[in-house]
Amino acid sequence: MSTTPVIEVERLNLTYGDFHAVKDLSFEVRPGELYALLGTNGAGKTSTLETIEGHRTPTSGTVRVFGHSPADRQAVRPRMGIMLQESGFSPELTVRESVGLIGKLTRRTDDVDRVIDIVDLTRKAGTQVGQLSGGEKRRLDFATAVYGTPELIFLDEPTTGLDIQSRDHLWNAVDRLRENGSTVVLTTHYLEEAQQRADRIGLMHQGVFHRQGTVTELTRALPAVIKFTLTAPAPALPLQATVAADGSARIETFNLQKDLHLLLAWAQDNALELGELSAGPTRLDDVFRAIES
Ligand SMILES: Nc1ncnc2c1ncn2[C@@H]1O[C@H](COP(=O)(O)OP(=O)(O)OP(=O)(O)O)[C@@H](O)[C@H]1O
Repeated sequence: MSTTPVIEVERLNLTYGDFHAVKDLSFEVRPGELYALLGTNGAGKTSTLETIEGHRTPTSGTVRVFGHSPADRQAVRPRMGIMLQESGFSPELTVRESVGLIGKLTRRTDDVDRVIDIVDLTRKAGTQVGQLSGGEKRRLDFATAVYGTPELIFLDEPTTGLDIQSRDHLWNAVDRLRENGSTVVLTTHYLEEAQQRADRIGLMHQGVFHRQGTVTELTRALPAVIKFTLTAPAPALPLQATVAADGSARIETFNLQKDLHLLLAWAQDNALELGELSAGPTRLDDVFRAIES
């Protein structure tokens, strides 16, 4: 597989009048990876993605997609599938007609019924878009990413409004696309999805990367947390902990396994029960919360 980046962004700047929305942003997306561009509200994710997709011109800096400028639409457009937050299909068209239209617009070839089946709308193929539910419309939006199995796929908040079955279904379809070699760029506010699925994450805040790396790289800078409640008077804890008046205790650690073992051995030796015990690695949520603190 080629190692030439699918997307290269170098010192990208975007301004809206006096407002500097994206500041000297540089990153690349490698072939076959799932890259999640995450961030706080107004961080500049959509502005960045719109530039990569060719809808916006950089104020300065360069963006290359498959080695081309995104402005070179003929070279780039047929190779990328873009699932926007809302695709704006005409409400009068049926699902089948709308999916057919994707083929005409992208100039990719595919079997319309195959695509309708992948997005799980076979029973609604003859239904007008205006009569679809919110979740069904979202699944139709996903057809733009699936049609013709494009090499590069943008998923902008793909699972917003989807029930759990539809989410699982969508992610299974994304897995199939990746097995076929597609590269995926994801934005989402569901951090769990990014944590489970992204190979790498770019975490934006106020126009710049707050952090970039794998989930492990992002989370290892923060401690894991052990929580429990002391239900009876206890001797001194074997670890540094914050204990509230109601007996709820919190231990932060960079060595979860060792410290958890120490704590459980202490509880056992003192015949203590640790109520509501939970222990877990640092989650992406914690990295997010740490941005503004
Ligand atoms: N057309 C525009 N004119 C002026 N300011 C804009 C325009 N588009 C975006 N902005 C501003 O640029 C900043 C970045 O916006 P952008 O939509 O890229 O952020 P985002 O990271 O996608 O945010 P969110 O998670 O809230 O969707 C915001 O402060 C926004 O108000």
